[in-house]
Amino acid sequence: MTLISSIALRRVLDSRGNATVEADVLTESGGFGRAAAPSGASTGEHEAIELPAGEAIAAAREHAVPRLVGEVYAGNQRAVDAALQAADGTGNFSEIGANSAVAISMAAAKAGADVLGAPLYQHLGGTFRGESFPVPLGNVVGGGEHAKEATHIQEFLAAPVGAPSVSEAVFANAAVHARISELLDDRGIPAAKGDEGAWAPPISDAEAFAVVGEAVDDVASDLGFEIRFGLDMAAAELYDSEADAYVYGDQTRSTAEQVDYVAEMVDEYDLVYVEDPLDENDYEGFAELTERVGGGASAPGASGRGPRADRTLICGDDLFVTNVDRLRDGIDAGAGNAILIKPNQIGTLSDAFDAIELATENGYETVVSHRSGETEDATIAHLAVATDAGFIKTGTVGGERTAKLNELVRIADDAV
Ligand SMILES: C=C(OP(=O)(O)O)C(=O)O
Ligand SMILES: [Mg+2]
Repeated sequence: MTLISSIALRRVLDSRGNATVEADVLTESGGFGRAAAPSGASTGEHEAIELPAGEAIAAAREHAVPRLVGEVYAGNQRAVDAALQAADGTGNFSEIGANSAVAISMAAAKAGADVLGAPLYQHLGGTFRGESFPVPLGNVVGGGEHAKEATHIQEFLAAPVGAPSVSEAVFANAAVHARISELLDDRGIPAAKGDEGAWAPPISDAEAFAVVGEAVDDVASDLGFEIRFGLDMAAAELYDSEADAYVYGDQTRSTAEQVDYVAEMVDEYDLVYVEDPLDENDYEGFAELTERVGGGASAPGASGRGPRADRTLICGDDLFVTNVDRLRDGIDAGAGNAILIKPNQIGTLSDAFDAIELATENGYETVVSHRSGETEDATIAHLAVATDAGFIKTGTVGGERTAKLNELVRIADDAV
């Protein structure tokens, strides 16, 4: 029933105005799925390879489409993704492009769900998936590679860990974003927005900590539930390998000083989450910081969403790049206690699932994530719900971000 009968690929716009790949997958029985690839700016050096959209489309038409059409069932995600891997043949999608691969992989999943008449999260997660919803991490202030002349730290992320529902959590993050605008206004600080819709004010990291901390406290007391915050430091972008130091404008920090700095910020601001606090190849630094503030991984299979009170999540994004081999190295080294999951970093949903499974088995929290360049595609909302991810990082405002957030609200409302 779900035999793939055609695949169409086209160039569409992403949120930065760049071209990206959109895929339509049609099945013999009329099932239809459409998905588009996102794109990073602060990409990890070990990610699967994104090709210029036109090249990726041409290569996928030549190598992947003939292996899928009339050959593979869209409902068999493992077979779809194995065909994509075989068509590429490089192990990192440098032949057909991870952008073509992930668009086809996600579109096939949607076509499979369409034939079944099931919501995508149920097709991916099965009928016995858990009942929980991810806590949305909302980027409210940022800089780094996502906005020039703003903070050195790439993302300050509101985390409404005490919200009674995913809907209230989504609205809490929007309220923190709005409160920050008022606080910046009071201080006479103008703020444009960065690539993900976070405020990008020309302030120091220290001032951003103070503003975000105040906004989070104000909104928490208005709404009556706990809201904390976290960071994506995207430290590979700060790290200068020649100097062996992290460069924050005029100030530099050695690795030891970077670990101290992050540990101090965790203590001072009770941070719930720190992503990429160290360079993307520094397993040892990650392990040292995890030992200091991470409180170890949870017991495998430990239940309970949201943070354990005695630990801060130390999350690998550029470190792990959604790759099971790199995650295995991290588990062996004790590096981090959480992994960011970005399907386009690895190229297929099956590979992303494998990373989630390995993480969960080893007590690592999973955080499903958007990219800074996005489209209206909402697949990651379904992926997060399907896999009982503890968190989802998908921005706060802006149409390509609210596409995912509103989909979470609809899933919770049984309206998909
Ligand atoms: C979402 C992120 O940014 P990008 O997509 O630019 O890698 C990130 O670093 O987590
Ligand atoms: Mg990151």
